Amino acid sequence: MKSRQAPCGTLLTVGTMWDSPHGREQFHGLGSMYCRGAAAVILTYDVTSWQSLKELEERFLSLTDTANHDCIYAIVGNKADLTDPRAQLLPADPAQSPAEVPSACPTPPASPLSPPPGSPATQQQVGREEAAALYGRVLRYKGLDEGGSLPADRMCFETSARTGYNVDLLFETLFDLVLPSILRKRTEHRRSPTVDLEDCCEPPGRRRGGCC
Ligand SMILES: Nc1nc2c(ncn2[C@@H]2O[C@H](COP(=O)(O)OP(=O)(O)OP(=O)(O)O)[C@@H](O)[C@H]2O)c(=O)[nH]1
Repeated sequence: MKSRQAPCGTLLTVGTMWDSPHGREQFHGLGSMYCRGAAAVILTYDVTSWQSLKELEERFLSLTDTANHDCIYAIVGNKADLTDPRAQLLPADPAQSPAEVPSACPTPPASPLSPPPGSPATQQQVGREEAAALYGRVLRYKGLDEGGSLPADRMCFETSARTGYNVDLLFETLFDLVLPSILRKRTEHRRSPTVDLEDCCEPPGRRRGGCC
């Protein structure tokens, strides 16, 4: 058994688990464990809920204390389809170019989504400026220099899990940003010597050396 090291990079979503108070408590204790060694943390709020942004900062930011010192942070406002017409369009199927679309079964034109049945009419409560301000506070909380960090306009996103709006952009951006550091750490890990714990933990009679 070789000594175990935390994975080089972990991409983690810290959500607000907003409408399930039981779930919130249940998962809260686990958060810092999942943040351990994280290379990137996605802090997610609901663009229609000011309270969700507030809770994100008050309840969830401290969970990132165990993240890597060079961890990057993205602030993500989800449910943008409820507030931004651009986020309401379902993406076209990239596998089918227009010429390949069978005429007998044309792709229906993308249409704005109606809110889910039973959901109240919503309006945007959290603007991009508030998200950018939170990003600045996250950097300060982490003791990071704002000038030397990735800028807010690059690290604040509005997404829709419902339509997929900006979801690829979010993950591709983070992947591009964390990949160099993951590769660097992997190289360092390969170069650094590992401790063979089996040697240390074998019963006394089977010990080969003076370890432990
Ligand atoms: N319109 C819309 N609804 C969404 C979106 N993402 C999640 N929802 C809805 O929000 C509700 C809660 O979603 P969950 O996946 O349980 O996420 P959660 O972290 O518990 O989210 P909240 O409780 O809303 O903070 C469900 O009814 C989802 O369908 C989105 O991007 N757009």
